[in-house]
Amino acid sequence: MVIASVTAESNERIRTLEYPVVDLSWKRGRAAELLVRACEEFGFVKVVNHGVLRSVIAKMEAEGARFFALPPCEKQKAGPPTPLGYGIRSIGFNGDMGELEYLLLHSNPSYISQKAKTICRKDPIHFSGVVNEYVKQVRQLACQLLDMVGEGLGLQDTRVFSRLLQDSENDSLVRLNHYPPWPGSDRAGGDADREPAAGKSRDKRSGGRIGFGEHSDPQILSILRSNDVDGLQILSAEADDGGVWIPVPADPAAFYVIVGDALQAMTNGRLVSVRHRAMANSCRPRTSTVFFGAPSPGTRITALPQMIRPHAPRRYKSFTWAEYKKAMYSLRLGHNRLDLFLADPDDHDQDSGGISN
Ligand SMILES: C=C1C[C@]23C[C@@]1(O)CC[C@H]2[C@@]12CC[C@H](O)[C@@](C)(C(=O)O1)[C@H]2[C@@H]3C(=O)O
Ligand SMILES: O=C(O)CCC(=O)C(=O)O
Ligand SMILES: [Fe+2]
Repeated sequence: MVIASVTAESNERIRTLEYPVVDLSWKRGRAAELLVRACEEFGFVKVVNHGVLRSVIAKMEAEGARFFALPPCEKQKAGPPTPLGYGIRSIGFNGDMGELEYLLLHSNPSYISQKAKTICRKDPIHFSGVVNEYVKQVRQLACQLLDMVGEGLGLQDTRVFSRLLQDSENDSLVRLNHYPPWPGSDRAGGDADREPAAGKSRDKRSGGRIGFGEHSDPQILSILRSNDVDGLQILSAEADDGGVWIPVPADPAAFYVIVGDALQAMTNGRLVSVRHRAMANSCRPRTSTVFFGAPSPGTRITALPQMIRPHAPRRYKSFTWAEYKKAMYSLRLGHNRLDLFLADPDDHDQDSGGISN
């Protein structure tokens, strides 16, 4: 597997940490095999030569910059988040806070054109056009990657995952995050000697300022990109100290792929939904845009029959996406939501598996 490495200071130790990279210009079979290995070992992969047009990315970034530069009273017109809409600091409904502002949107074009009226009052049609084109291209990338995952896993029906994102009722979201600058600090761990203002989140080990706290993404696959400001970290599963945060250097030309809980459930735990977070430590603002690929609310998420083996019995009960969303909105950001759906080890009733909607 092609691995990128980063040197990081953690617990007063300098470590070299690694994360996988896949180049989509490689031979498809090889890229598919490496993609699956990355999703099994990390639940995360950086993708280069992805084919999403630079002009489409630049327009999306410009729309985000224009919106976040508006006066607070203008931005509030697109809020509060219900969970969709404009939010500042507060994440979800259960008291989670972060150092960020965001716009959380459904990916459905009719929702976007409605919401655009409050986000871009000067030119809502331009805003929806830009977001729709971005979503279209990034969804295509997500589907290409999911088909490669299907191939790499050796499935007969290689489109089993991508079909869910192409369903007309799919529940995919797009999120624009804006992390404000932290003046006077530009170290990976932040300025550990400074006291945070009341109520502000800090990582206990590194002292860094947390923009978006530790969590896994609930959906099937997330496709993330950012500006050139670092901040994204993924949690490696290391036996010695319960995991190490791997800082993933920013690369505005790349996309970062994050396996979500639903894909972990459908692969019976073979692909892992990675825990990650975003730090807000830089003296420059960080912006990120995330497409969260999700099925329709009625889709039943259950392990594919090929993923259930005598040595790999069913790990999760089956659930609909609507049921999973209900559970996730009742929980804190950092909760391990899939654990709520762990199968009873003695229950063999559901052993045939599959996806239905
Ligand atoms: C605290 C919460 C925010 C969140 C919904 C939740 O109850 C738990 C999961 C959170 C998360 C994380 C990934 C995505 O950013 C997100 C949009 C999602 O689908 O799940 C957020 C949710 C949110 O901000 O509404
Ligand atoms: O901004 C980032 O890099 C991470 C954002 C994230 O994890 C999310 O929006 O779910
Ligand atoms: Fe996330």
